Amino acid sequence: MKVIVVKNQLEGGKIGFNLLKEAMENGAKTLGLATGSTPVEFYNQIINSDLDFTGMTSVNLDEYVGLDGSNDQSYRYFMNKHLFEEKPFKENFLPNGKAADLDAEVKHYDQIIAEHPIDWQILGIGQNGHIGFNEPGTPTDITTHVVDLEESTIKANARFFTSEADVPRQAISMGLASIMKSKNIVLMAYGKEKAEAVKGMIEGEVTIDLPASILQTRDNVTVIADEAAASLLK
Ligand SMILES: N[C@@H]1[C@@H](O)[C@H](O)[C@@H](COP(=O)(O)O)O[C@@H]1O
Repeated sequence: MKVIVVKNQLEGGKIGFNLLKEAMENGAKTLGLATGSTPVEFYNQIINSDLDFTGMTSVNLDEYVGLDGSNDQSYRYFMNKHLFEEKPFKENFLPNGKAADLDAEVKHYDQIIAEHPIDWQILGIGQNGHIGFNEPGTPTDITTHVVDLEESTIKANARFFTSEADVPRQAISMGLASIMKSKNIVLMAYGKEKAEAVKGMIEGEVTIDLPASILQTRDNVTVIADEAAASLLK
């Protein structure tokens, strides 16, 4: 794992953008995208660039069950607002959180991922070490699945909702096996709340108790962390 320590999210966003640009110059066509506060500056860098994305495909990590794209807390809404409305892609895929048949949606999303192998994946990390919504204990060979969110994740994400009770209890998430297939992975982490998870991911044992630690087992992973998130590293 390559670790780049940055001063703040703006610097991290710029470095992430340069890595993406290089990947696109080398032929990357399909991006794996993430939501949350972490990639917002990175998306701003894309929006403010003159890079052309009209030939690009995106496949997002996850979506809350029960929210449709018009709900301002859905990840579809987030992506539209922070990226897609400003920077048109050829096509953008997210799981459908309102699907009547979730099992069918899971299969459908796996099909989408199979048809659009991810060249370059951006990730954030949860305070408990989750990536996408692959919570601690998730098997590493899992593909798309419906997740019961952990209490700590519901609490951490409650800041985006009017109240904790409004946070959906389930999500559809791309699985660890699919994330690991991406040719390149860039994981960003900002703030002291992420410091324990970042330390475990980089210096701890590889364990399903901290899903991001699986990234130690492969090449082409870059971690961009600010000083606070990197503060517990040796
Ligand atoms: N499913 C998302 C993750 O993809 C994201 O990485 C994480 C961290 O969010 P934030 O970047 O807001 O700290 O939260 C959510 O649970």
